[in-house]
Parts: sequence; C-alpha cells; structure tokens
Amino acid sequence: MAKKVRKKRAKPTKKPSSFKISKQNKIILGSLLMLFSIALFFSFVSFYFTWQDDQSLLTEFKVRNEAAQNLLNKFGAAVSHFFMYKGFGVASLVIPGLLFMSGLYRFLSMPAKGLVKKYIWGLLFMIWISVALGFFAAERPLLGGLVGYEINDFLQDYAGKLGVFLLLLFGLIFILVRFFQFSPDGIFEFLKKKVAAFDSKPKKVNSSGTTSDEDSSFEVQLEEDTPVVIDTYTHKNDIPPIEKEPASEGVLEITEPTVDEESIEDLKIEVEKIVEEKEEKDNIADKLVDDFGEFDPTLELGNYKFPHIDLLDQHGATGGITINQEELEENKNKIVNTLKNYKIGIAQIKATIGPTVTLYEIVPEAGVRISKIKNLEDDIALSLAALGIRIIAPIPGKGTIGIEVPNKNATIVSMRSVIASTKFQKAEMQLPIAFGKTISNETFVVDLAKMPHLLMAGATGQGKSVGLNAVLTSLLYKKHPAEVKFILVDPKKVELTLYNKIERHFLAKLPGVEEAIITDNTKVIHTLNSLCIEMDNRYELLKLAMVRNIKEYNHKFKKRKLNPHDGHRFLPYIILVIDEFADLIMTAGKEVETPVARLAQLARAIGIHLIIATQRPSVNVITGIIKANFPARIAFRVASKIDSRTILDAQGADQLIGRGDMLYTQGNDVTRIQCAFVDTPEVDKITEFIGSQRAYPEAYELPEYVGEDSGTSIDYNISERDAKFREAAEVIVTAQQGSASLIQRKLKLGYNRAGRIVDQLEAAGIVGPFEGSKARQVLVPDLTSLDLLLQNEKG
Ligand SMILES: Nc1ncnc2c1ncn2[C@@H]1O[C@H](COP(=O)(O)OP(=O)(O)OP(=O)(O)O)[C@@H](O)[C@H]1O
Repeated sequence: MAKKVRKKRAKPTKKPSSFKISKQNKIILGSLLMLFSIALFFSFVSFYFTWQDDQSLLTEFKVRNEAAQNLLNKFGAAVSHFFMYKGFGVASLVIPGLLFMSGLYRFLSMPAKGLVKKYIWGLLFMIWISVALGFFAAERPLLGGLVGYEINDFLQDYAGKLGVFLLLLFGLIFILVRFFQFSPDGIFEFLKKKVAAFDSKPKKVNSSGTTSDEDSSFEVQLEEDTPVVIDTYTHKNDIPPIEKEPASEGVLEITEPTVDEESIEDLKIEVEKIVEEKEEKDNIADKLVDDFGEFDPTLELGNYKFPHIDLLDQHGATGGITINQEELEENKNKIVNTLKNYKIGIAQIKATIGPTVTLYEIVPEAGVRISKIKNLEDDIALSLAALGIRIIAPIPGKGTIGIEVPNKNATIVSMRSVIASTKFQKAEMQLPIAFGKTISNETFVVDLAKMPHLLMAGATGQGKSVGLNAVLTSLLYKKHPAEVKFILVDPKKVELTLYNKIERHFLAKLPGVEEAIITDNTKVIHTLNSLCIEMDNRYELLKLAMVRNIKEYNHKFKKRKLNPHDGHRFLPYIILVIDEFADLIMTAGKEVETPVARLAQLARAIGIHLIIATQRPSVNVITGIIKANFPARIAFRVASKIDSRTILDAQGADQLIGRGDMLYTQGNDVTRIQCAFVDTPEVDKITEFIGSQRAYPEAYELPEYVGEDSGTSIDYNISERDAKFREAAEVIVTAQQGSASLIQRKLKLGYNRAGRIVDQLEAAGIVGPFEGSKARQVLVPDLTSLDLLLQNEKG
C-alpha cells in the first residue's frame, strides 16, 4: 500500500522529457534570428527610398543579372514589398524588432516567458501605427501600407473620418493604459517629480559653482553639524586641511538620485523560492506520514491474530452467581443476634452478593461506637461458624459498617468472563489487567502502567501463580507482540515454563542466552542490571526526543518525527515478572535489591514495569525500599496479621479464604477481589495459539551487561598470583567446594585475601563464576588434573 503511494508520488517529480535545445544551439538560433532581423531592418529602411526603382524588378525576380537597389538586393526588395507595401508600411519595422528580441532571448538563454505577450503587443502596435499613418498620411500610402490604407478606407465608409479618428484615439489610450501602465495619477506624479527635479537644479548649480561658493556652503554645513565655535586664529593648526573634492562630491550626491521610470517597469523581478528551513523537520515528518501513513509497529507481524475467547474455559460458572436465600437469611440473623448480645442495635442491613463473599452492610443505631463492632470480629466469626470474616468499619465513602461473610459455595470467576466483559474490552488503558471481580460482581480492571509496579504476596497455595497468569493472560489478550515484552523470572522452574512458546513473540532476553525464562539467580542479576542499562538508554532517547514519557515518545515516533538513524526506535513496554522474590533476595541480597529498587524508582516513565510475587511476605524480603516503590500491592491469604501488615500496611489478608480471594490496594483503599481463575491448560492453549503464528526472528534483545563477577572479565597475571594460590587450589579441588570461607579456614587467611585467591582461581578456570550465596562450582575434578592444568599454564 505504502509502496503504491510512493510510486504515484514519484512520477510527477520526474520531469517530462520536453523538447530541449542545447545551449550551443540556442546561441546559433539566437544569432541567426538577430542577423535576419538586422537584414530585414536594413531592407525595410532602404525599401523606403528605393521602392520605386525596384518595383519593376519584382516580376523579374528570377532574372539573375538584373540587380535591385535595395540593400539586400532582390530578396530585400521582395520581402520589403510584401511587408511594407502590401502590409503595414513603416509599422512593419516592428517585425525585425520582435525577431531581434526573440534572437536575443535565445542567444542569452533567457526564459522566454514574456515573449508571447510582447508579440501580441507588437502586432497591435503595428496595426495601430499602420492604420494611424493610413489615416493621417493618406497622401503617402507607403507609410501606412496597404493594410493601413484599406482598413481606413473600410472604416471611413462606415464610421466617417471622425469615427476613425475617435477609434484611433481609443486605440492609443488602450495602448498607453495597458502597455505603458499610464494613469492620471501616474501622469500627475510624473509631472510632480519633474517639477521637483527642476527645483533642485539651482541647488546643483550653486554647489558646483565657483570656488568661493563651495567654501561658503561648506561653512554652513560645519556650523550646522558642530555648534561649537572654533577660534580659527588660535586653533589654526588643529583644523585639518579641507579637501575640496570630496566635499563638493558629497554635496552633489545629496541631490535626488535619478530613477529611470521606464527601466523600472521593464525590469522583471525573479523571485527566489523561499526555503523554510525551520519547519523542514516537521514537514518531512508530515510528508512521510502523508506518503506512508503513520508508523505502525505491528506491521512486521501484520497478520498476527490475537487469541480468541474460546481458548478460555467457562469453569462451570455459566449461570452467574447463585445464592442460597436461606443462607442469606441465616447469616443476617446470626449477625443481628451476635450484635444484639453485645448490645449493639442495628438500624438497617443490606447484602451485596459477590462471587466468593457476601457483604452485609450495617447501619448501626445512633450512639454505637465503631471500634466496638470492630473488636467483635472474632466473636462474629465464631457465631457465624465461618472462616474469613472481614469487618470494614466504616466502609470508606459510606456511613456504614461492612461485614464480609464467605459464601458456602464460592463461584469461580473464570478468566473468560472477565476478558469478555465490556469493561475490559473497551478499556482505554496502556496495559489493562483484568484481575477478577469485586464483591459487587463488577469486573476489576486496572492499568499496570499507572500502578506502576505491582507487589503480590500470599502464603503458598493461595492463588499467586493463578494471579500472575491472570495478569499475563490479560495482556496477551490486549497487546500486540510489538507493544509489550515480558521478562519472566521463575526460580521455581515450573510455573512459567509454558510461556517459552511465545519467546519470539513476547519475551525479552539477554544476548547470547539460550532460555528466555530465567531460572538461574546469576542470570537474574545480569538481567536486572541489563534492564537498568535499557532504562538509561531509554531515558537518553526520551531526552533526545524532548518528551517526558514512553507514551509521548511512541506517539512522536509513530508520527515519524523521530529519525531511526538517530537511534530512535519504537519502544515496547517491558514487564519484568519475578515469581519468587524471596528466594532471590535471600540468595543475592543487595545485588538484587539495588537494581530492583532503582528500576522501581525510575522506570515508570520509560515503560518498564515490575511485578514481583513472593510467598514470604516478611520484612527482610519486602524491604522498606522495595515497599516504598511498589504502591500497588496484592495480598492473597497470609498466615498472620503481621504478614498482612507487611504487604498492605493493613490487616485483613489473614482473614481471606484463599483460592484467589485477594485484597488489592493502590494507596489507601483496600478492595476485595476474587481473582479470575485461569488454569494451566488454558494458558497452554493461549501460548500454543500465539506460538504457532509467525514470530520475530529472535526474542527482544536486552542490552548486554558484563557483570563484575563474570569469569572472563577477571584476568590475573600468573606472576601476580598469591603465594598461597597453589595450596588454595588443592584445598578447593580436594574438597570439591569452591568457597572462600573454606580457604579462609584451612589456610588461616583473612577474608579479603581468600576472596582474592578465589578470583584468581576463577581466572585460572579452576572454579566457576559467582553464584550468589551458593558455593562456586569446582571445574577441576582431581589433583592430577590440577597439576596438568597448572603445568600447561607455565608451558
Ligand atoms: N482465582 C482462583 N479461583 C479458584 N481457584 C483458585 C484460584 N486461584 C487459585 N486457586 C486454586 O488454588 C490452587 C493453588 O493456586 P496457586 O498455584 O496459584 O497457588 P500459589 O499461591 O501460586 O502457590 P505456590 O506459592 O505454592 O506456587 C490452584 O490450583 C487452584 O485450585
């Protein structure tokens, strides 16, 4: 399509192959025309004097020995007879004039634009002069020629002499007004100028008069310019000698410059094309958009088909939520009675039935303290004989108290139902996520880009992995592979493996790494650091593009206002998902925490978002720095109130019933949501559907990161090795355990020295690279091999 447009556009730029005369030919043609016109001119002029002598010869043109008096002999006589006698009389002189002009235009390769106009005017002149001469000099017919004479005769027969005179006068006015641009104002101005010029003449005479006159005029000037009186006697020598010439010249030049009015009119102005430099960039962008349309990042996978809804299961929840009326009544009575036992009167009670819990909204009687009801949480739970009762006192924004009571038969919220909901389908969000349904059975959709990072925590088996799958599924259903990339970290090695199938569509990975899904802790550190580099690169691009965030940047890029040659590219969102953060932070500590915190603090504007899940919501996993940068948090069921506080800064997560029952907060409000359920076979079907389609040649490549601990980067000189190097190597190989503390213990060395030796062992290829808190791998199986290796080194 774009190509077609281009072709269409390209055509007009190709100049039509018009009849073109080369410069040399122009000179030849021009000089020919000029010389011919000169010949005509002379023959016409001489015809005026010789026509009578040559008249008899006109019939004997072929007779060679008869010579004509005309300057151009017989040819001149014949041509002149045709134009002067039979034609327009002396007005025929216009013809050589026009021909000369055409020749000159050609000769000088001037654009022949106004030439046609000149010809028309020339012919009009010729006719007018011919008729005028025919009228005024009828007794000398040669002046007006046959045309002038005949036209006069004809006109006079119909309009009479006066009529012809008036006609000629009109012709003259027409020529004066249209050709010479005469107007009464113009004539008036012209006369005024002439009078002014006449007035200025005496001045001229005065200034250029005698020497004594000059001196006096100069004195007057001096007095006007410098009012200081100079004593010509005392300062005689200070006064510079006066040169008469320039002074008089200067005065002369004051006179009005004489402008030749006619030459001004004849002058043609050639207007240079205005080049609008400043707007060029935008114009190019607009032109590109006009030619090719806006940049479409999805074009490379233009045929990509989004997964269809049938890949998801109903999970038996076809008929929506069913609630047992008896259960409802029963619960209501229990609540009312329990509260009555504690002398709390209820003015009103209302139930909202959700998929897993029913919210009973209570308006207590006047004078009841809210804290009193809140303290009865456990008692109410006991009397209702139900787990997972949560009391919200008061419900924010309402003057009521909420008691959430789990339904006996929870309804599964299928992923299918939330994906199909209008709310999700019509969500105008950058990264829409359908989490599930709220207590009032509304689909809960939020924008990950606005969160901007998400922390998910919950005890094992409470629905975290399903929650992560719900997040990923939502995005897969809404986003094209060009728009979003995932980095999946799965230390458990089993949860996210299914997404391997969409590696070349949706995943990002480090260059040279085989598996896109990261299960290795060292690689996580590399990836996090690489993401930091990507973040810095992206900020640089944003700075160059003078925009504040990825949305504006991509918009500008789509409008073709950013040149890919300057390093600009369409930036997909990058979502880093870490399924088990506790494991990472325990093994790598600061090495993980620092880049994660850095990304969490800075990456929001450039489209990098983090989703971190953990089953150990303790303070040493969810540290202050991490928490501060993850305002959006999800808590599945946790074991204790403390854990709930660690995640949400509020209790309640300990009261959840599990199986996807969750609390979501993005600041102050806590919303209870039943997480949408998406089963492994469904994820399998979706990834299979996407994976079977045409993909990019590679997974999205992250910038290369050369870690400080990467073996190849350490290159110790053999001569610089520690004195205890060999001993340490033997200890390590014998124990088959590559740890610095072992060397410390066995060789009684300090920590730093042992660390240095380990680095040297790594450089020598005896131990493997750093692997977090785990001991390094020993690459040499036994002492004999070690001997061999060290000998080879020396050799
Ligand atoms: N939204 C949900 N609706 C219904 N059932 C759910 C939901 N989420 C989870 N479950 C049930 O809970 C089980 C455990 O869920 P999941 O595997 O997500 O837990 P987890 O928190 O990831 O556990 P772990 O931390 O051990 O991986 C699921 O197999 C499923 O039966």
